[in-house]
Amino acid sequence: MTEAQPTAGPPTDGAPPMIRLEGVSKTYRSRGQPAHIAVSEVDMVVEKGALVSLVGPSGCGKTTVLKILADLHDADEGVVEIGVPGEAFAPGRDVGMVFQQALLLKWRRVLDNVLLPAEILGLPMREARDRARHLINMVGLEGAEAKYPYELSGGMQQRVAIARSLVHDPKLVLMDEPFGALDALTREKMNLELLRIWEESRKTIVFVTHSIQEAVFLGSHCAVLTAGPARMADYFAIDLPYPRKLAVKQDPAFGAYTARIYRLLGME
Ligand SMILES: Nc1ncnc2c1ncn2[C@@H]1O[C@H](COP(=O)(O)OP(=O)(O)OP(=O)(O)O)[C@@H](O)[C@H]1O
Repeated sequence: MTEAQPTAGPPTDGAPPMIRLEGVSKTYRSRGQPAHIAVSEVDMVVEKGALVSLVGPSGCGKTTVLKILADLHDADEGVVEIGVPGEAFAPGRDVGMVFQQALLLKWRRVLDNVLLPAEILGLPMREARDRARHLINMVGLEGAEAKYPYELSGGMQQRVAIARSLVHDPKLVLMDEPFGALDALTREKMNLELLRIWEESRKTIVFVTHSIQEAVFLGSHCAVLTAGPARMADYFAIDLPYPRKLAVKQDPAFGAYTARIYRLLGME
């Protein structure tokens, strides 16, 4: 199979950079323990509006990269620039996060769960409520505003978490294995939903996954991290057209991208 020669990802051509990481590394030091390199050699420029998949095996530093992007950790080395140059960027205000578990407050209804970041940030609540309602519809949960989390399936709970991550209109959305706990069919459905939500919201998204197929299916770009030592081995555009349908997985170009990642991970 010939390797795909990717060009710049279609949706972000010419967009300004939202993230610039250059030579970034992070080492954890615990007292009494040898220093542990969590991630190194991270180089990537993410254009505004891109959807970047971060793929690699367990322990290769994916979450560490997300934490650096969210300003929860400092890098030990390298350049970290978040936000479009010349525009203000405040991590607390401008980052939205989605985790593997939806982490909804079980005593709050869907609408009030979605509103939580707006409350914490002290945003005007009337506008936030309108926006939350719009987002609940956008993630396909119209009619579920007044439900409690226990009344929702796992996929529906993750839709609420996605709406919650967008309610304060962040510039950057970080997703850490958001569909990892879902069954395979729901996961594929959520992949399609995420692409639709991304195309509608035009957010810049960094999406962590263990799944090579998911990384290629979703990403306008893909960063591949390897373990032992934990480093970024490659970063490239995925030049498959959007809107993507599940049938793209049968496309030889899709297979070429997955083969490229398997090869980088030493799993040919
Ligand atoms: N706070 C910490 N202190 C010490 N070591 C840590 C800390 N956080 C992470 N590590 C270690 O750093 C390495 C990278 O962790 P990280 O969570 O970034 O990997 P990951 O690729 O997200 O893993 P997974 O896919 O299993 O979630 C791992 O070996 C982990 O054990």
